[in-house]
Amino acid sequence: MRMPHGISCNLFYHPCDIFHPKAITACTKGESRIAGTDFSMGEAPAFFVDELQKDMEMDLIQNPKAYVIGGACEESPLSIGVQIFDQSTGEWIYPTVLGTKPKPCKGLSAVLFSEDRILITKNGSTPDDFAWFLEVDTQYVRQQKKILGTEVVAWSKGVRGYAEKPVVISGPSGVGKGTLISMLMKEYPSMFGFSVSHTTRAPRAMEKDGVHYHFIERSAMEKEIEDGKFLEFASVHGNLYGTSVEAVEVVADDGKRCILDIDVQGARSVRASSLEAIFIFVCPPSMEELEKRLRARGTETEEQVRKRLRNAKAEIEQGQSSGIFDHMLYNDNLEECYKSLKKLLGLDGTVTAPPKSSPKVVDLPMDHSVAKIDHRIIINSKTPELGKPSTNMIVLDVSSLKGGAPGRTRGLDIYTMDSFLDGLAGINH
Ligand SMILES: Nc1ncnc2c1ncn2[C@@H]1O[C@H](COP(=O)(O)OP(=O)(O)OP(=O)(O)O)[C@@H](O)[C@H]1O
Ligand SMILES: Nc1nc2c(ncn2[C@@H]2O[C@H](COP(=O)(O)O)[C@@H](O)[C@H]2O)c(=O)[nH]1
Repeated sequence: MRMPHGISCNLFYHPCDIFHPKAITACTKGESRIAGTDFSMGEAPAFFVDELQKDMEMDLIQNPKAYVIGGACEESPLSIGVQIFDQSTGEWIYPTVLGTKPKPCKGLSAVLFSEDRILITKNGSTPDDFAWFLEVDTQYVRQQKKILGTEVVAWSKGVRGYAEKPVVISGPSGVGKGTLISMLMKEYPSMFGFSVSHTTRAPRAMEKDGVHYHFIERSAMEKEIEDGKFLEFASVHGNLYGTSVEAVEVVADDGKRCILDIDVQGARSVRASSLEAIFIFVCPPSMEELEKRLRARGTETEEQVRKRLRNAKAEIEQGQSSGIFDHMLYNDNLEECYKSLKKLLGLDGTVTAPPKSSPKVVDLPMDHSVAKIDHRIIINSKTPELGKPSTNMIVLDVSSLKGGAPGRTRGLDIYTMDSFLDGLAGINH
């Protein structure tokens, strides 16, 4: 197997080189063993060190694709690279890598998490940056392969916290979507985050770039769409609007529930994507009232108001009949409508569980083991102090995982355990 030209990393992750980002290889099938470590529990991890070349070759024969993860990405040197070796053709493939990429770190481990994704854990990182998923055959990846016509992989960071689905809010222009969203964000600033869309329309007087929208030239936005950076986009009232994958990820990284204010076409695209969300359509009490609100807002020219009103009729029809939306809200009385919105988002006094203790930085010794037991991934230090149990057992609870690329994989729980007995007690709970 020859390394492709320009790859600045080794094929294998060598424990002695833990302070240098090295590559590891993960195949999408097969069983493997890391030196001195028994992986016979649970699903076989795809994790190789330099002594395991034989195992790796066997895996390559079973499955023609080997994922080489590590070193610096050629296009963006500040992120971890991914290459694919196709054993059937003997060629290296440079996949289109979607999603925000993880930054290089002191060392990586990889576990074949499921048939369609590889779990990467980053040593020497904070718990918020510790677990990443490289999706290799998820619905989103397959969709993007078709659209882009290339080999595709997608990164999705595992984020901790209670995994609430993003909320998509649609409705005709002037119905009050923005007003309702502002009320929600004001009352629950730590719970919700707004997905800042891109648009080619000109900013209004009070609008700030990066806050209300990312204002962008059409040609630049078209290029970014071509590069697969958008979760959805649509031509609305004569301008291009779109939600970038990053806009949704930024909110998830903040541990918040994402709110998207997008038109019906955009909602349809999101519905067809793998982003699981709640879809809400806001209706006006009448066309007359909608017109009154649009004019009173005073942000559009007469021509634009007319265009938006014309489009509103079709949007309301689609909103009510397309089957895209889970909930309908009638925004007649604003306070009443807001109350209904809060009710359907479950904001009626539900208390979330306090977080378990978690490590500040995840620093694992060279000799550690990784095992998957039920819905937990146990990373166990093999070098405890003499006569004492291991105090460096990190547990990734993956029982509540939701989402994935495009966007983050939500609902991950990371905590430490003081001893193996504690670990078993936790697992049996
Ligand atoms: N229930 C309501 N009764 C009266 N006025 C309202 C009500 N809800 C919102 N408004 C007003 O209607 C105008 C339009 O609201 P808003 O800007 O929130 O609409 P929007 O749906 O976000 O529009 P767009 O899609 O164009 O961004 C605003 O001036 C707002 O104050
Ligand atoms: N499909 C998308 N539609 C979007 C997005 N961001 C906003 N919108 C919708 O555009 C209209 C007009 O908005 P305005 O700010 O010019 O009044 C409104 O219906 C929004 O919901 C997006 O990212 N994608």
